Amino acid sequence: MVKVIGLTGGIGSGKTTIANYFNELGVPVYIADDAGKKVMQFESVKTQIKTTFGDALFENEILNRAKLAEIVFNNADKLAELNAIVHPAIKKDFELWLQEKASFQYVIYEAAILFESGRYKDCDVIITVTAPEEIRIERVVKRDNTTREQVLSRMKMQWNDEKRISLSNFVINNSNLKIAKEEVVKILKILNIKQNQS
Ligand SMILES: CC(C)(COP(=O)(O)OP(=O)(O)OC[C@H]1O[C@@H](n2cnc3c(N)ncnc32)[C@H](O)[C@@H]1O)[C@@H](O)C(=O)NCCC(=O)NCCS
Ligand SMILES: Nc1ncnc2c1ncn2[C@@H]1O[C@H](COP(=O)(O)OP(=O)(O)OP(=O)(O)O)[C@@H](O)[C@H]1O
Repeated sequence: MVKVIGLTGGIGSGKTTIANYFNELGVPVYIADDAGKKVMQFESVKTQIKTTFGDALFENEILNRAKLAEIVFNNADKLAELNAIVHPAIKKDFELWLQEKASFQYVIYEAAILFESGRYKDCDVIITVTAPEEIRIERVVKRDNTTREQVLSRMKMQWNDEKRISLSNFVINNSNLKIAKEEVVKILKILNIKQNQS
């Protein structure tokens, strides 16, 4: 049966960058952030968001993600309510995706909140991507054209590296991308994953 590698790390650590490299080497990758964006367009999910957070978050049926972020990343209870709506839909979407990958040895499930959501329990192997906090903040401020305060408010809702590492099989230090990519190749060797497997 296909095995699931959970790939996690705090905001801005470089999870998606590392996941994309696994993909280049032939391991199928599922990005939970992207799935979140997809399922939030489903009518059933939109309806629940409207019921919980109000119609005003939608303009012409389009969700104002920045407004919702402002609410949930400053209030842990509200974030838990949003997670309770969106996470079951992501789980279903992932299970459907996984069915199509039955011929592979391994797939990657990439999620910032793999531990916080409990989804790590469904993984066979767990990898945490790390980078110093200040570098992560700088990267996200640059990538999203956001503020340090906004990044910090998301970080506060996530586990710290010490906790993540304690439950991980592998840690990839992504301070330097070239070295991090070498770690990816080493992990593939250890897990006996053929590059461009199928
Ligand atoms: C609040 C929302 C609309 C903000 O959207 P936005 O486009 O600004 O951010 P995006 O979804 O691209 O996430 C960017 C980063 O924020 C952090 N983040 C997102 N959701 C969460 C969360 N529930 N808990 C902690 N951190 C989170 C992660 O580091 C993530 O990589 C969105 O993040 C959301 O719907 N979150 C709840 C669903 C979820 O958990 N998605 C992520 C699955 S890993
Ligand atoms: N080793 C690196 N050196 C320099 N920049 C990097 C490195 N790794 C990633 N980046 C850049 O940092 C930013 C954050 O990386 P990425 O989007 O992969 O992080 P993430 O952990 O997936 O973030 P999020 O939790 O917000 O989804 C991106 O703009 C990416 O191009």
